[in-house]
Amino acid sequence: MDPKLTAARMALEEVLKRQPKILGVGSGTTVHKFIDELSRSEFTGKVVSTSFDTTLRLKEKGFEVVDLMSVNRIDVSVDGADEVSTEPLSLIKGGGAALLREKVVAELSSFRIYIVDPSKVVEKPCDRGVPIPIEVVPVSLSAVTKNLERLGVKWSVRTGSGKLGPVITDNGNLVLDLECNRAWELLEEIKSLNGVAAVGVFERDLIDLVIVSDGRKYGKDTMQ
Ligand SMILES: O=C(CO)[C@H](O)[C@H](O)COP(=O)(O)O
Repeated sequence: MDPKLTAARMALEEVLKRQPKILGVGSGTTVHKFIDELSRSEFTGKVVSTSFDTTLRLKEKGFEVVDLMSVNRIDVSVDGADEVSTEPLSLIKGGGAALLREKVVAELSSFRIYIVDPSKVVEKPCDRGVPIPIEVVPVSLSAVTKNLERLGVKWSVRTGSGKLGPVITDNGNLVLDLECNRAWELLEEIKSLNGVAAVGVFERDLIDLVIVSDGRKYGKDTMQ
């Protein structure tokens, strides 16, 4: 079976066990499978979305989508990831440029589930070779890139989403992809730069359960 579908089904089991009234729904192709499965399940709660893409899909399936701005607690959330590193347990997210809203949803959630196929799982951060995305308020682009250069972090402005020029996030911001190893060493400095709205690293405090489609599970309640 498609590993994304397997992971989606495993996540649905976890979600239904917890009977959430409000469910956070992440972004990406693995989450697309989850939305399909959720729509065929007995789930009757409301949903909160992390992107326009997810909102449209949820609405298409008839879900009641609650505005993220007006929600102060989400019972469970399900999202994907671009890299899961196990030592320490952490994620790189933002391949779909939805990192800011994904982080807001994760922060508001009481139980956070991430679903991935085995190709996403590595031992050490940056082993998968994906960049660390940051969401940057456009007016601060020069200031942020000047600071990245000062810190010795290689960056590129993300482009290529079916339009000319840079990718624009659902919040009207830019995405910069940072060379992983150096950015990882300097996460705290990068987070504190003026104009950086979100950094696509999700650390242990934002992870309750990672479900890998091959049956591995990582998180607070599982053996690693
Ligand atoms: O962080 C994300 C979007 O910003 C996605 O969850 C991540 O990119 C994984 O996507 P996919 O399931 O398509 O591999």
